Amino acid sequence: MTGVGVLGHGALGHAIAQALGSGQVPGARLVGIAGRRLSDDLECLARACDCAALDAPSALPALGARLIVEAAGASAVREHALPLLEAGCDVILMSTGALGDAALLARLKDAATAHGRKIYLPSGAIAGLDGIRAAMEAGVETVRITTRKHPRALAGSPYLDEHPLDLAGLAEARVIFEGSARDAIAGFPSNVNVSLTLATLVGSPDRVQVRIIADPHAEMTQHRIEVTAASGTMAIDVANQPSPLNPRSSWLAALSAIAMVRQLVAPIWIG
Ligand SMILES: NC(=O)C1=CN([C@@H]2O[C@H](COP(=O)(O)OP(=O)(O)OC[C@H]3O[C@@H](n4cnc5c(N)ncnc54)[C@H](OP(=O)(O)O)[C@@H]3O)[C@@H](O)[C@H]2O)C=CC1
Ligand SMILES: O=C([O-])CC(=O)C(=O)O
Repeated sequence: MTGVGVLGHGALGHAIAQALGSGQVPGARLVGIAGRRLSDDLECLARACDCAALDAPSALPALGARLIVEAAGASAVREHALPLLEAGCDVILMSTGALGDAALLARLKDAATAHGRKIYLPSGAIAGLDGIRAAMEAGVETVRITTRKHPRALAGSPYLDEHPLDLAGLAEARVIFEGSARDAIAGFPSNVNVSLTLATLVGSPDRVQVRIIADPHAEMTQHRIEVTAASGTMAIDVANQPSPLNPRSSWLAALSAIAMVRQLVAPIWIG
């Protein structure tokens, strides 16, 4: 039985903790959920999941966690991923935007190597990373992701402070950003982690081009990934139900973390 801890109890953390706490993944045992502070919401979730509620993840290893699922934000990755690796835990990271910081990524990889641990990046709200990984063996030339979300999922993004736009008044779909994954994650830190997952796979946030479309008619969040490679081309389209708790995040992202835990504890690896 692998002890698992969850960091974050928002939209993704809730769904991941509930799945693990209810025994949906045989072989994985949820030992605790950590937030920034204890709250009624966190304690209620932990009670429902029959595990500990914590105000920091540092106590998770002592509770028996060997695998931590981070679903808390880039600041949590910066603060907690390194000490958790050093404490002997493998980490699944959802807030992959943090990895746009090359120095942080290098420190995390060094710590994982030194302590014999692994850092896992789930496919999150997209698909097709297996195919892109295979294509990279012969060389990937271009990677582009187009993300289409309802304006309510994009409101409040830092990019809009400097490029004001009446999102609520949009009548038609509009391209609101085009640029590198590096610039995209700085401007939309809660919306395009997927572009940094792609960038981490292909080696640099400057190698992934991002286009963001605000679409008042979009009921689903859509991501289209286009790749040109020596081996051929790929076009991957995903249309996701937004999480009922947070319209910025796709439900599929939480499911990808649960599926990754299942894959890690299973005796067979597919894909
Ligand atoms: N890789 C992917 O494909 C995807 C990644 N994401 C990313 O996953 C993460 C989780 O998403 P989601 O659940 O929707 O976000 P939410 O905003 O719904 O929840 C975030 C949770 O993390 C907690 N938190 C924030 N900072 C810290 C910290 N430093 N230490 C501990 N807990 C912290 C928050 O607590 P509090 O209530 O105290 O603020 C809250 O409980 C986000 O970074 C999001 O951008 C989302 C979708 C797809
Ligand atoms: O959930 C999504 O569709 C994508 C997302 O928010 C992210 O990558 O940060």
